[in-house]
Amino acid sequence: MKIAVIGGGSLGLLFSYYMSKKNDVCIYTRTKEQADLIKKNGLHLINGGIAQPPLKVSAAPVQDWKGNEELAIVALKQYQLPGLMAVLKANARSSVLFLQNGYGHIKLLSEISAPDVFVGSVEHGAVRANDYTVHHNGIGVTRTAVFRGDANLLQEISSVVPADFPVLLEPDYKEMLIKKLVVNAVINPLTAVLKVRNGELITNSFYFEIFKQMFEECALVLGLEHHEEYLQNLMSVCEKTANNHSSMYKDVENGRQTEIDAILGYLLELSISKNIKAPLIHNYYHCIKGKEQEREGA
Ligand SMILES: NC(=O)C1=CN([C@@H]2O[C@H](COP(=O)(O)OP(=O)(O)OC[C@H]3O[C@@H](n4cnc5c(N)ncnc54)[C@H](OP(=O)(O)O)[C@@H]3O)[C@@H](O)[C@H]2O)C=CC1
Ligand SMILES: CC(C)(CO)C(=O)C(=O)O
Repeated sequence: MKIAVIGGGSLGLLFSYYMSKKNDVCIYTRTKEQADLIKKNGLHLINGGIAQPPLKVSAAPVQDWKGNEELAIVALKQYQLPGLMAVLKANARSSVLFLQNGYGHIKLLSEISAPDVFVGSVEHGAVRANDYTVHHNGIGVTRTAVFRGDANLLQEISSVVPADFPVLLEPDYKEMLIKKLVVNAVINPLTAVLKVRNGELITNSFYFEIFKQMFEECALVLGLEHHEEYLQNLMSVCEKTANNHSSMYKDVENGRQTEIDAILGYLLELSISKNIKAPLIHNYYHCIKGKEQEREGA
């Protein structure tokens, strides 16, 4: 299958590496310099500390993307999507898969005229080391679901990915994204503000009190029906990633913009529209926005 991967960051390089084992992949990068480096050096992947054989892939600056591939995988941060919308509106003719965390990007998807629009929830951990090298740290799966259109291509994709990089088809995109949203809404801001690893949110009995209350607020605002299932999933992710620093912790530590607007920002807006009091969501949202402002002022 011909696949375009838009964005040469951590997930963009990870997906390009695995997808190109069985497909014809072109990575579309923000800068021409990165595309040239990928073409010159090939794509490198380090899995669990072990360097894998580099692969040759096509690469080009995003301005060259004409939407000719059967599938375009969009691997930008949620807050970077508005900057890509003009290109997507003009060129997305076939199928587009969005991999962003959070729920803030959903309102942008109906602006795209592509017949098939899919969303994904990625359970891998990836960190870009340089313009053409990515570390695959956490091995997981990619869940996908239809936002608009039909599931035929997603079914085909699940059969053209290597066995060690599974892509699963989920029946309900909202449920899939909300499950991940709950995880990111509780773990990410708490770890970033308290400056702890994910696991400490449940092993420290004082932090665990905030953790439970934050979950309750999210569940109330989202109107979740099967509370217990979502809490189990949250606890299980926290345990499995106990030694990790969350992406928001790392973004704050490194003075980068965070994805708080797509995560707690979305829940805060929802709480206001439903007239539900959500003090923890409100306060943690503003703590992280404050951290972002410190960075801007520096
Ligand atoms: N990394 C991970 O392990 C996981 C990430 N996710 C989610 O996946 C999404 C992507 O994350 P991640 O890959 O880590 O983010 P990165 O910041 O590593 O990558 C984003 C990439 O998008 C590029 N970009 C920005 N604007 C444009 C544009 N207009 N055209 C083309 N490229 C552009 C950036 O280019 P440049 O570098 O040149 O600025 C960068 O390479 C996020 O929503 C994240 O939450 C979900 C699960 C796991
Ligand atoms: C699952 C979790 C919380 C792992 O750290 C994550 O997705 C993140 O850090 O963004």
